[in-house]
Amino acid sequence: MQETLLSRIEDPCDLRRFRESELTQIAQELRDYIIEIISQKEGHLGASLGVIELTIALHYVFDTPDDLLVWDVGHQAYGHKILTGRREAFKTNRDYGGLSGFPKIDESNYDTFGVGHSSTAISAALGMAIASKLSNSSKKHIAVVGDASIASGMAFEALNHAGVSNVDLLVILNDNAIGIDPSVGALKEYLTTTKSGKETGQDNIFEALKFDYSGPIDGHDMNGLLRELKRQKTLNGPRLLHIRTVKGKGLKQAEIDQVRYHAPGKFDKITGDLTPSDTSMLPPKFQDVFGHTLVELAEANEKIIGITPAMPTGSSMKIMMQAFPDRAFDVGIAEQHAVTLAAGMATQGLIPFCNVYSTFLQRAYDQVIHDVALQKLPVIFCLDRAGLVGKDGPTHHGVFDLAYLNCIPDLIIAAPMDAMELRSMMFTASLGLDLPIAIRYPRGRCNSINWRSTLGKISIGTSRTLSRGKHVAVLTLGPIGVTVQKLIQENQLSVTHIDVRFLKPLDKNMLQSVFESHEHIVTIEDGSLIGGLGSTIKNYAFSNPSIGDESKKAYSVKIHSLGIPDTFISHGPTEQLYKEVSIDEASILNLLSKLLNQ
Ligand SMILES: Cc1ncc(C[n+]2csc(CCOP(=O)(O)OP(=O)(O)O)c2C)c(N)n1
Ligand SMILES: CC(=O)[C@@H](O)[C@H](O)COP(=O)(O)O
Ligand SMILES: [Mg+2]
Repeated sequence: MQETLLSRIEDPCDLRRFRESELTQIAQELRDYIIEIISQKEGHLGASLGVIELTIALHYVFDTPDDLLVWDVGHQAYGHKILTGRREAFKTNRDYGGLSGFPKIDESNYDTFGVGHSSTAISAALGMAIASKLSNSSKKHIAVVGDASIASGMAFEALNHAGVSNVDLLVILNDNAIGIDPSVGALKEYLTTTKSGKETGQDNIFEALKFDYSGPIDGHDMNGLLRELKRQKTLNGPRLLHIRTVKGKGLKQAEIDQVRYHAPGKFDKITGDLTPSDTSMLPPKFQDVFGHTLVELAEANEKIIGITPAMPTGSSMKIMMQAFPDRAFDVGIAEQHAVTLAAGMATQGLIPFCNVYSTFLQRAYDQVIHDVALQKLPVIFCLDRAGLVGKDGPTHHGVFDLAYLNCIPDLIIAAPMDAMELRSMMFTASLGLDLPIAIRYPRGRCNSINWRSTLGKISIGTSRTLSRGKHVAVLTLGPIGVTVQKLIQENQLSVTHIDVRFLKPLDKNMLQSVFESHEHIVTIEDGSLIGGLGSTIKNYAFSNPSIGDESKKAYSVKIHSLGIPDTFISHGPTEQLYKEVSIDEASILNLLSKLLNQ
């Protein structure tokens, strides 16, 4: 087989030894390599294919890793990883123990900043640029940020600061007019026509923010990019280079169906066709149960509204957006705004279902407290991707929500065990509550094919007892309860099993009776042990030392808590991660069998 140019590149120094005229061939080979690996292994695709020329040109022109390059989100950084010493290792992308799917500060010197959540790159690069200035260093600092990510509040905060900072900062706006779903909002329209003030005589928005604006230029024209980056390298101060690219460039289907090919799953590396899979007999994804149920509820109640910050496809809010275009809003990557927007709607009697991935709600924590809970506004948060999400890893695991929400007064926290319970919780919330509620559910499929149950009301703060035994009681929160049910049935375990359903308010009647009649309580959750179900139950035992008669003390009951320990969990298949934190079937069975035999 003919040796590729790419195979001679171990790091950017090797790249810089090639002639400029050879870089287009390297771009082709880099695309082919990414397509070959991702077609088998899955992962993000379109974003990396769109910045191949930019990635090569950046490493060719700038002196990375001395010059500091920060990728926003990082889902477009596969080319960067391959050119910076990780070509072979890229075959392990997103595997357990393999490369991370995002730049990661301890993975390589070239990964100057860990990313995964969007719109952080300008702040981080500005911080680095200020540090360089203070130490009289002549490093260059470059942030590459997409058109959807630059519309986020955090990116604007950084631009506002950087514009008056007088440091060496080049922001490259990679404008492909799409996020995961098509970009939204006024800025998107603006970017399609924006020109430099040198042409129009009027500042454009970036110039108004005191950036030296250049562009827009074609981000696939290697020679043009090289020329412009070399020029940028000679400049100083805050600059913004606007480039236009095509997401999915180089793979026809990925260019045509950019939403699907953002992260397409397996596909044919030659034709680009998606690998067919028959999902008709599989249970639905939780996100689709959410989407269809929301439409069902919205048909019956015109006050119901849907809100998503930039995840209409991932959350299945698009089902509501198609059914009720006037009552469903994609607000872009703007989690803080999404939450306060919902709060505003709630003040006017609307019933907003604000769907945010658990991990991304971290960004809107203050809004949940200050704008929603403090005012007891009945916003309904649906937190998708709660728990361990798998291959996206620690930036995306939704394991902190139970803990970070648990300490907020006047907020109901619910976790359905299955699709029917999710529907019932959504239905209950839609009937009108006095308080806000967060309903959290995981990535992936639920386990019931027949999920379109009639909608039933659940009494807030009540649990469900699913089986009764002596000595050992298992309290589960969320779909992990299905695993416990299966273990109980398959192994005929004589244990009490409670589907807790609400972390807040707790079902105190249930707890009292469980503490009175068992010697061991096992709590299982797919969230952080600190602050979640386990610590809440321990806290309950401490706060209620005497339950029932004198002979029975709550603290004499042994509490065993399974969940996410006090450490960041890496990326990998969820089954592997469940094993790592001992909430897989074998570990749970092991513990229950041990306790039953005591
Ligand atoms: C805070 C946050 N919200 C949502 C996401 C999910 N997300 C990942 S990539 C992406 C779209 C990014 O679009 P853009 O910046 O235009 O980059 P492109 O994919 O077009 O390269 C979104 C919404 C995220 N990573 N972080
Ligand atoms: C990079 C990013 O944040 C998203 O693309 C994320 O990976 C989507 O996750 P899901 O695949 O769970 O929708
Ligand atoms: Mg984009």
